[in-house]
Amino acid sequence: MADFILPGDSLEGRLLFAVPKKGRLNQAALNLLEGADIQFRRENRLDIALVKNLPIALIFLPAADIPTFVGEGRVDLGITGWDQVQEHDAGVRALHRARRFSGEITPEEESAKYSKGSGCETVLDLGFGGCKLQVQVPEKGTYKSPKDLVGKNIGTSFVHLAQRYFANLELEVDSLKEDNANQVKFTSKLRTKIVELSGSVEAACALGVADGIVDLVESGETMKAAGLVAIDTVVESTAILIKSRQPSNPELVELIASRIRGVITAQRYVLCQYNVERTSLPEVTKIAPGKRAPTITTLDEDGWVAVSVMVEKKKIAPIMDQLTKVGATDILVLDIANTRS
Ligand SMILES: Nc1ncnc2c1ncn2[C@@H]1O[C@H](COP(=O)(O)OP(=O)(O)OP(=O)(O)O)[C@@H](O)[C@H]1O
Ligand SMILES: O=P(O)(O)OC[C@H]1O[C@H](OP(=O)(O)OP(=O)(O)O)[C@H](O)[C@@H]1O
Repeated sequence: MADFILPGDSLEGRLLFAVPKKGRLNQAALNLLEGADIQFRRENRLDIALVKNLPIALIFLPAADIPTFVGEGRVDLGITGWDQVQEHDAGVRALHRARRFSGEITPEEESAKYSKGSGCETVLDLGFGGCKLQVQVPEKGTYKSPKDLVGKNIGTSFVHLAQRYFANLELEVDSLKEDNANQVKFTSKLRTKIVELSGSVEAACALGVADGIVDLVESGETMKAAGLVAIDTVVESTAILIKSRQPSNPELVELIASRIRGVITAQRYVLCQYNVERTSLPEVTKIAPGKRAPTITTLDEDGWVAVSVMVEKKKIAPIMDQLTKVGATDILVLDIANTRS
């Protein structure tokens, strides 16, 4: 790996990396940067921070805007939710469709742009920020299925995904069969009214702004507290690392991806070490086969070996129980600070 020469105090020569500036993904993203040894100092209220030990500049942006910056190639890398990438993608496609309807571009040009999508490529699933974008209605209301909401008012921050969802639903309701379900032709004629809201979407039904909403659900507590129930899922999401189609420094993108991958693996796994009789190896390796394979070292004591194996953190307790049962002794469980494969 080549050493990177650090540029000066400007953005020139630096890879631009967008990070959620607030909200649910902010802290977990900052933890990842720390784990990947991306060192920076952010001046109060400044949304740009130069990284001290790598030619990178961090750009702090709302999670919803990150796919736009990355998709247009203005920023090389970004951390955001898969839901936000899908929303941006649906928006870009709707724009091309509208331009085709107005005669600004030909159907062939629309198809070419369609296949390119939003311009964001997924590098890595980051495993945090898990949630679902769901269609929700008042628990005690008359709407039971998504089709009951056709022609009604829908509150959401995800207007393009909601538009696409209800356009497809309207096609189904109207029994208009499409060759390609994604190629919705009737967005301009949508009967369902999508009301754009920027937050606290769950309040919309109780306050009469909407009949149903399309909003994110994780634990379900917000939904429950607002007296709503989910009747369908539009998108399932986790946080992801995305890159633009032609990042300014692909080698550095790969380095960051590999460091972040290492941090995620370290967070998910623990190292389990134990001693066992060699004859029990087939049994113990079945219980804990490891990420690739266990490391086995011969002990001074005849017929005994020491085993070292990576185990998913959430499975460690039952695995220790089973290992003990088949004769493993001196079991130790250690946190992993970092990994690289
Ligand atoms: N309850 C949740 N649990 C897990 N992840 C979530 C949750 N809500 C949102 N997310 C994820 O975080 C992303 C950003 O959502 P969030 O509401 O935090 O953004 P924001 O609008 O920038 O912040 P804020 O709501 O504080 O203004 C979402 O697109 C989604 O991927
Ligand atoms: O299922 P839960 O665990 O209750 O989480 C869901 C809530 O989290 C998000 O909002 P957030 O709290 O980030 O604030 P917002 O409504 O201002 O976007 C989302 O929009 C829901 O309202």
